[in-house]
Amino acid sequence: MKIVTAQTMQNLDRQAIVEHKIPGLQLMENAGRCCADILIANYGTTAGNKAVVIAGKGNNGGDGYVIARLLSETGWNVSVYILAEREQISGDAAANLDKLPAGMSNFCPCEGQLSALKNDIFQADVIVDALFGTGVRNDLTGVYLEAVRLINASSKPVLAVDIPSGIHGTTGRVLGDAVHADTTVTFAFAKLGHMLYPGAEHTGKLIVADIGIPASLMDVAPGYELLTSDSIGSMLRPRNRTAHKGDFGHCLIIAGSTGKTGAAALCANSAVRTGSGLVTLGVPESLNAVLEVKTTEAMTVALHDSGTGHLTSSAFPAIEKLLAGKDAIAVGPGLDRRPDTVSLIQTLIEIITAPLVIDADGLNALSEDVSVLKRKKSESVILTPHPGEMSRLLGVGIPDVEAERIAVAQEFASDYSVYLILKGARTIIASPSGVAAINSSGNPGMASGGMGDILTGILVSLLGQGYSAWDACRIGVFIHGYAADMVAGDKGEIGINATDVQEKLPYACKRLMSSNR
Ligand SMILES: NC(=O)C1=CN([C@@H]2O[C@H](COP(=O)(O)OP(=O)(O)OC[C@H]3O[C@@H](n4cnc5c(N)ncnc54)[C@H](O)[C@@H]3O)[C@@H](O)[C@H]2O)[C@H](O)CC1
Ligand SMILES: [K+]
Repeated sequence: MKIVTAQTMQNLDRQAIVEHKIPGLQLMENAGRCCADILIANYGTTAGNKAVVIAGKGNNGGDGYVIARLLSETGWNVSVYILAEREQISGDAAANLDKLPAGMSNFCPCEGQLSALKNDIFQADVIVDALFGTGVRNDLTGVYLEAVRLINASSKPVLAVDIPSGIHGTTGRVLGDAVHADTTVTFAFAKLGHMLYPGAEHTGKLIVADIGIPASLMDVAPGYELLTSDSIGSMLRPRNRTAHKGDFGHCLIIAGSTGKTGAAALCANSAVRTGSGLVTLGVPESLNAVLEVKTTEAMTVALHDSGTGHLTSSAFPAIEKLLAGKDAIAVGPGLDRRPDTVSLIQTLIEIITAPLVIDADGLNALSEDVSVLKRKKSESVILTPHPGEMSRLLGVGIPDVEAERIAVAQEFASDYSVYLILKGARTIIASPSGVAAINSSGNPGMASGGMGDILTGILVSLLGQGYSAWDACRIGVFIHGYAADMVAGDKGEIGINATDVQEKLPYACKRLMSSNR
């Protein structure tokens, strides 16, 4: 599913009007009709249904006037409150405003003029938010803020036209305050602002309506892939009846240090649970016995650690030998941040040629010298930072990362020619070519230690099975969250752990593949 920025949508509207000679009035009529049809379907056409439409000064308000007219034509009791002066309304919006029956419209452009609206809202069956759409630019103030707070305080059902007012259509940021909608009807494409937090929390049920933008424009519109069960389910390969373990890759994981054997085990076991043919786990020799117990299907290799419990450059020769014959490598989970471990990791990143996943302390080692990535040999390198690790890689604050998640991920991925998975609510995946995808699975139950180690195991397993880095990123990120959603569906979101998710991985793959049969 493609999602677009607010700007792209405004460009599409303009192209439809200018290049394809579709009147803007027609697009607005179609948009308004889609919303009215949904309201009538939800609330019926029985006369007496009361709708309060709150309209802004632009075309989002214009949609609101179309909705008001169509509802009143089916017997609804409709009132319209316009937070602007009449002379501020122009174009298609004005044309639709002038079609409204006399007495339906109330102009209340200033703060303190909303008492009629306040009384009306409490009689309403539904509120239609047609205040701002893709044209909102900065924080709401004055009467707009007052109206948003009235809507949210009303606890009435709210249908947001295009975008909940106060949500930025591209960043999903709340601009001062924003409407909490039960349903949002958007047009042509879902917008990033509907998917990214906190916008996603204001959107409610999202309905994408066709308003007649030509397919030829829609097909070439720039956008981002939203990962969904349909798209991912079709990417998972069924197994041949004659399959054997050699068909599913041998991945090598370099991980673990004293006190962090769990990270190594979780990573190795989730690689097994994702379907690897063989998994080898290279760990400090003094921890090998522990890992032999924590893993069964994965093989372990004891690497020289001079009894310290963490890997240093003395383990390099053995690791170099281990690289031979491996289909994919993962470096990082629980490795430690000591300087001699950091230099080992940096050397490995420079010499590994197989597809490579760098996570956790692998990322911390890169933060010491990110130019190492410029000397990498592998053509398929996946980095999996959470916002904290990303901020250290970039040398900026976490708020700077979170403010522009997509741009940050895309820029780093293309600057260093890597695949970047920026984890968090709505994980972002960026490819070296600048393409980006947004994940739709996962839940707050994943906010606990070990979940990242599971993702690393999934990714290195998929790379080892021969999936391209781009496919491995999208499949891996989605099934990671999807498995966690399955666990949360059984157990709730409090107290679920990485082991639960790891054990659910086969079930997640099975359900995704069967839903795509
Ligand atoms: N043909 C089309 O373009 C169609 C558009 N549709 C609907 O139109 C809106 C986009 O309309 P637009 O006029 O560009 O902007 P808005 O109505 O979202 O905003 C109104 C207006 O408000 C001003 N403004 C922006 N930010 C603020 C602020 N913080 N405080 C006060 N005022 C602000 C600014 O001047 C804006 O122009 C789109 O969402 C659709 O709903 C049709 O649906 C399809 C055809
Ligand atoms: K709106």
